[in-house]
Order: sequence, then structure tokens, then C-alpha cells
Amino acid sequence: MDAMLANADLAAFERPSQQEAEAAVRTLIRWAGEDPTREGLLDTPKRVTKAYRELFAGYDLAPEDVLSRTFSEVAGYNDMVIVKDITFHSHCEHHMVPFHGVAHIAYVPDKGVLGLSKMARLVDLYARRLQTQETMTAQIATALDESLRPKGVAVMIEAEHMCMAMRGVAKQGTKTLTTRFTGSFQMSAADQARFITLARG
Ligand SMILES: Nc1nc2c(ncn2[C@@H]2O[C@H](COP(=O)(O)OP(=O)(O)OP(=O)(O)O)[C@@H](O)[C@H]2O)c(=O)[nH]1
Ligand SMILES: [Zn+2]
Repeated sequence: MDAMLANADLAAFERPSQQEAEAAVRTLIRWAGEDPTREGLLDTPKRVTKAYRELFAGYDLAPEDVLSRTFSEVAGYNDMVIVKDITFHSHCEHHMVPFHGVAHIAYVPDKGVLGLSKMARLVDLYARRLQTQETMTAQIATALDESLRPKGVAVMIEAEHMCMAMRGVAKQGTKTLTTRFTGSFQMSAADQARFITLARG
């Protein structure tokens, strides 16, 4: 699904009120086996909803908000630009438990380049949603491809999923790697290898 469609879908339902969201947190506290009227937990629903606003702030942004500004004066620079080790925290859409790691992004410019911070902003925009690592990898690549129209885009994400570490199969330190290549990267195994070497080196 492309970025535009995802945003249209997101607008299609109404968000619950603050009051409803806090009541839902109280229900989950009771579900966990606690008393939400205990003093230490009284303000917890408010804090949780505030934290959710931050952790899921990506639903309030579209990639165009981040990627619309480009620069064309780069003295003919036309090799790949790599921004690597962009740290992120996200939540898996299956368990709503965090997964975290780093994203590496590269593109080969055609008409212009992006401000470097925008790549990190793009990662956060998608990380701050309920995600799978595969979807997030593809969304970052598609957004960059569609807005900047570079010759090619490469995205690699390395992450640890807490739903595999804290529960379930309980394997600590497992890393999942995902990649997505478009354009010139898709066509050249040598460029893919160079990206991976530079990103992980
Ligand atoms: N492909 C993919 N799977 C993910 C991601 N995050 C979590 N998962 C997996 O989603 C799967 C959900 O599997 P289910 O069998 O429906 O749920 P479950 O019974 O909680 O699975 P277990 O984690 O094996 O206990 C699990 O295998 C998770 O490891 C992700 O980003 N990508
Ligand atoms: Zn999970």
C-alpha cells in the first residue's frame, strides 16, 4: 500500500475521546490484575494516553510534511548518499510491544538532494505507528522514491523485537534484517553490496 493510501485509510475512522481512551487503559489495568483506583495508578491512564500520543505521533504526519524541501545545488554530486544507524523505536502491530533498532537509508540523487535530518524524520514518521518491520522498510523506500524521484533508493532495517524477547519464544538478542531496493539499486547487485558494506561497516 502506498503512503497516500495509508493516510486516506487512517482518516476513515473517528478517534475515541480522551475519556474513552483513559477508560480503556483502566480496563487493561484491571485485566492485568491490578486496582486502577490505587493511588499509584490514579494518573496512569492520563500518562499512558499522553505517552501514546508521542509513541504513535506518526499517524498525524504524512511523508510530504517531511520530504517536500529539496536542494539542487550540489556541484554535480551524483553518487549515493547514505545516512546510517538511524535509531528508532516502534511497536509491532501483532502484540503492540516495542521493537527497536537502526535504519540505514541510501539514495542516488537525480534532480536534488534532501536535508539529511529528513531521512531520520521519515524513519520516525513510520516507526511511530503500529508496524511490521517489512511494512516499515517498504514504506520508507516508497515515500523517498515518490517524493524525491531519485535514481534509486535502498533501505535496510536491523531490529530486535521485544515480543520475541520478553514473551513467547523468549529469545534475547535476535536481530531481524529487512531490505528494500528500488531503481538503480534494484538493478545492480554491486550497488546493493556497496550499500550493505557501507551501512554495516
Ligand atoms: N513478519 C513479521 N512478524 C512479526 C513482526 N513483529 C512480530 N512478528 C511476529 O508476528 C507473529 C504473530 O504470530 P501469532 O502466532 O499470530 O501470535 P503469537 O501466538 O503471539 O506468536 P508467538 O510470538 O510465536 O507466541 C509472531 O511470530 C511474531 O514474532 C514483524 O515486524 N514482522
Ligand atoms: Zn510482536
